[in-house]
Amino acid sequence: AMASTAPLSNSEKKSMKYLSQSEAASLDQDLFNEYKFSVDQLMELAGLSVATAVSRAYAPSSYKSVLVVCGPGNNGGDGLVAARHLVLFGYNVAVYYPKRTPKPLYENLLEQCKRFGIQILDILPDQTKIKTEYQVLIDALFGFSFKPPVRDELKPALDILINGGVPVCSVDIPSGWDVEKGPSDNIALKPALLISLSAPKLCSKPEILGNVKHFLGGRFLPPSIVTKYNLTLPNYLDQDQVVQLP
Ligand SMILES: NC(=O)C1=CN([C@@H]2O[C@H](COP(=O)(O)OP(=O)(O)OC[C@H]3O[C@@H](n4cnc5c(N)ncnc54)[C@H](O)[C@@H]3O)[C@@H](O)[C@H]2O)[C@H](O)CC1
Ligand SMILES: [K+]
Repeated sequence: AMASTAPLSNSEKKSMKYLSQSEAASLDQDLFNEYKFSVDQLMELAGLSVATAVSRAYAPSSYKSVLVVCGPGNNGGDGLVAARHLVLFGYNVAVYYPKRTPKPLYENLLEQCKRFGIQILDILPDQTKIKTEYQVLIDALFGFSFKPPVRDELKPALDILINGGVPVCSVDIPSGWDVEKGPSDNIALKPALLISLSAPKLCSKPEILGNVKHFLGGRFLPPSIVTKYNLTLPNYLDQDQVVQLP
């Protein structure tokens, strides 16, 4: 127990393994194809981790209203799951989900959100409305499958994350960033917090991420996957779903 609570030393920090885009995709496929997980299972744990990290950093007593911006893929699905858990954690939650993939997985998650009283926004609020109505934004637009540049259809959603003037918590990858190289220009998204899922990707190396609060979540990797991908993950404390990285 002592070892698991100790902070990482500098040498441990240096040797932390960061996944490339293709390794992240391959690890994901292994979990589904070889280890027989369903997407729903992992998405539930991923979304729970996201809600946990957000509430650790931005307690609902001071950050009452949250807007979750969801994209068309599994990153957006993580956002829908997180939205539901955030209601249980005491937040007022709204979801903006402009591009919906017609699959039962996402349709069911959206229905669950509605049944939890989450407001589903049809129109993207402008910057003034964002600042007056929300204290935290969750960026669940794009994850590790994103290839820049962002297509026009989701540009307004990304722009509001960039210009909202409210702290942004990014799920797995700060949206718009290259998964390996990070931000490509100086108008890129600068999140306040990043929750890496299962293992951090190359764009979350400290030299790229800078002073962004960084959590790891998605505590579901089988030990043999950790070995296969040479992962050097920090230890989760007790039953925690997230661990803060130095
Ligand atoms: N193994 C894990 O840790 C798990 C992580 N999860 C989450 O899943 C995402 C990855 O999900 P995936 O469906 O592969 O892709 P994305 O959500 O990243 O995005 C795909 C989506 O976005 C569109 N798109 C891609 N590039 C662009 C672009 N330039 N402009 C506009 N749109 C773009 C694309 O067409 C797709 O529709 C991972 O990051 C985690 O968050 C799982 O939940 C559980 C396992
Ligand atoms: K994201």
